[in-house]
Amino acid sequence: MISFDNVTKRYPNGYDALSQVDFSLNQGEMAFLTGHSGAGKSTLLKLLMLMERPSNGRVLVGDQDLATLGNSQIPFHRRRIGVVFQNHQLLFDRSVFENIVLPLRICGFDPADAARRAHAALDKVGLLSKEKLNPVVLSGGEQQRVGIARAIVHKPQLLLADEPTGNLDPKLSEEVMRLFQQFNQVGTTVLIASHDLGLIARMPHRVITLQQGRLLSDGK
Ligand SMILES: Nc1ncnc2c1ncn2[C@@H]1O[C@H](COP(=O)(O)OP(=O)(O)OP(=O)(O)O)[C@@H](O)[C@H]1O
Repeated sequence: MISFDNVTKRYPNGYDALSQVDFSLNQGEMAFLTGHSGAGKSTLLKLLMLMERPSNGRVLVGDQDLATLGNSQIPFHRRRIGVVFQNHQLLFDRSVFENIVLPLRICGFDPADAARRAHAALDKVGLLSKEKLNPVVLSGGEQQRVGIARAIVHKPQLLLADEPTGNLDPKLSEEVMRLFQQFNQVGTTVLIASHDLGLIARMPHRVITLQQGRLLSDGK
């Protein structure tokens, strides 16, 4: 599903955020990506989303070499991927429902179909009863669940998360992880960047560790 083949990412200032990274993730797998602050976790996720391009090596998503995709194809590529951020990036001038339905409308879904899918996504994260509220009144854990509903509403094959539990206490963090596991159990490939080593140790998943841009270890 994902393959990094000898990938180096050098930023324009000459800094190598990733050096010769090699790993692959099978379809339907769930893994954590960890490492110290600045190890290159976000950079690796940005390469998968085509927010950055590698300086060397190849990145494949679902057998497609991302180098073959031009900038005009980036929106189509991103429709295969769901992304969850630490700070939710929710729109606070719209309701919970509108936050979820908006990406579908932008993708051109029929309004009734978009509404049905948005309700199904909110139901999956247990927030259907809060659809009319403004996300600003929700707790941090609930806001993160809205972010997850928005990431999965278009049924992506690949779900990426960048420090999704960074602002949450241990109990809420485990709830969020359980949600990721549920999506993984129905076939979504999941990669979660996190430096919450305690939480990662309690989960039965593969752990890919970066250190100063290099792959330090890969296993459980
Ligand atoms: N656009 C950029 N230009 C130059 N250097 C960058 C750029 N983006 C990131 N870096 C550097 O690349 C390194 C890796 O950054 P990255 O954000 O990938 O790390 P990270 O593991 O996600 O860190 P954190 O856990 O703190 O978010 C850091 O030293 C960072 O300063």
